[in-house]
Amino acid sequence: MTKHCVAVDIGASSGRLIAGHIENGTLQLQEVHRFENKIVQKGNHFCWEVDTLFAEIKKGIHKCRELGLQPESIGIDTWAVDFVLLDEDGNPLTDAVSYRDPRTDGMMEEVFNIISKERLYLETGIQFQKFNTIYQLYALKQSNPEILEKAKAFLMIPEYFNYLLTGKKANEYTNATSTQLVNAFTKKWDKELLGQLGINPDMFQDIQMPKTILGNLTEELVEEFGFDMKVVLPATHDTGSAVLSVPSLEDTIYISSGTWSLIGVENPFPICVPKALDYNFTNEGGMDYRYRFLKNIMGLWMIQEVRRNYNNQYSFAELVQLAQEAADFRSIVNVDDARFLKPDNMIKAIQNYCRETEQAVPSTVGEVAKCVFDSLVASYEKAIGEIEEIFEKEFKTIHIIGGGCQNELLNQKIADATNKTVYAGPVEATAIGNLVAQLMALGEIDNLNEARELIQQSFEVKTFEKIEACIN
Ligand SMILES: Nc1ncnc2c1ncn2[C@@H]1O[C@H](COP(=O)(O)OP(=O)(O)O)[C@@H](O)[C@H]1O
Ligand SMILES: C[C@H](O)[C@H](O)[C@@H](O)C(=O)COP(=O)(O)O
Ligand SMILES: [Mg+2]
Repeated sequence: MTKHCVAVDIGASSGRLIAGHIENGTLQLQEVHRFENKIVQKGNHFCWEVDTLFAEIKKGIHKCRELGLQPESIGIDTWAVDFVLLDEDGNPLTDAVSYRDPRTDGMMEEVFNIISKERLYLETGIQFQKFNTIYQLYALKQSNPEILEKAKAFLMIPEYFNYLLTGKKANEYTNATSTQLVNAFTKKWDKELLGQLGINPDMFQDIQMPKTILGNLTEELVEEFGFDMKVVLPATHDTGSAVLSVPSLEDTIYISSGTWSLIGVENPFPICVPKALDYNFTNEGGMDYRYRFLKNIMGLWMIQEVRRNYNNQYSFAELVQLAQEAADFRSIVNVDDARFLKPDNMIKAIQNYCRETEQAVPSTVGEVAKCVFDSLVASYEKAIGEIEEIFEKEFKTIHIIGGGCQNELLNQKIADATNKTVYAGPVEATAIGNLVAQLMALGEIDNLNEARELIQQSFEVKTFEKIEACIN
């Protein structure tokens, strides 16, 4: 009897529970529950509503039963870097502050006074994003040292949900690497670095690998749900799960396209050469100690915020259509400019940037949307050039996975700009990667190569080639 699993994938803009099982040689998916996720202001900070998110996870588990599903296991993945600290009684000491909160402003520079940027990169191989966990903890140490002194457990967001499900505390490897506190070579918490920063190393748990079975549900939850499940650690960093779903990684560049665009390649070892540092690439940990050599690009966050600024009156598909109709608008912005990380109004931030750079200022919805999409393409093209320079090779194909792969205008623009074959899909790549990790843990799939073959057989991808400009 084939085993059913349920993946919980929570990205910065939405969460979903997707059940999966293998039937007739393919992975069959069933969406069980979908919900919104967003950052909210709590006191002086931008935070995630983790209690609401956990309630949505439980609602989804209840829906499994209503659908007649009794999953053997559940696995949770979310965005990276953010965390909750627990006291000695296992109670949260902090809100789940978001990586977009300004509390880390200036912290990176303060940390460089303790350990140089070069040395930090050589030891961790992680890109310099001002919101990395290392800078969040350093900020907390400056503002509320008493909280850090009381903290007995550091749990990243998926691990906090795992703790609520099982009562067990564990840090998982792929997400731990995003903190910039794991040594890229020992693959363990860098206790010397933590000591230098004055952060208590004892609150970190031993790092567990994806495919680990963490435990079972608490008795209270078995009673509530009416059934038990194993809680499995997938690659709990959502991008770590997404990359597992790239059907074929031979000579391809992937773009995990959601709130963020994560563009990179899979590599068997970390690359910490000076050029990788200069171009700010990261070496986040992957399943089976693979490396995700990639960089963050601001991503579809920008169109999400544009949509919100227009009071959500346009669907994403309508924004794409309107961008298509604004074909003659040409201005572009540097999407990785810090002003776009959390502006009060994204439209105004884009317009101001165009004004400051003496470009036409977008005024219509279509012009704003086109400016976002064209600007993302420009950033992807630059990153691809940097990857090919570092690897000293040309990559022939690009795999776009995640919700953003539904943006066919963007897919075509990427193919036109890079002259590479673009494969788009699967949309729910993260949940699929989460599910195959569980199926491997349960012995339904032997290894990652087999998992990727299963994914290739199970999901359609759309192909986009450069359209040669017609010469009249
Ligand atoms: N029908 C669509 N057409 C074009 N783009 C879409 C469509 N549906 C979703 N998207 C894009 O996908 C993005 C969400 O991707 P997703 O992977 O779900 O994000 P996350 O995991 O970060 O919450 C949206 O911001 C939007 O830009
Ligand atoms: C802040 C991190 O860089 C971010 O979590 C990124 O790594 C990521 O995985 C984002 O996933 P989304 O699904 O929210 O785009
Ligand atoms: Mg996502």
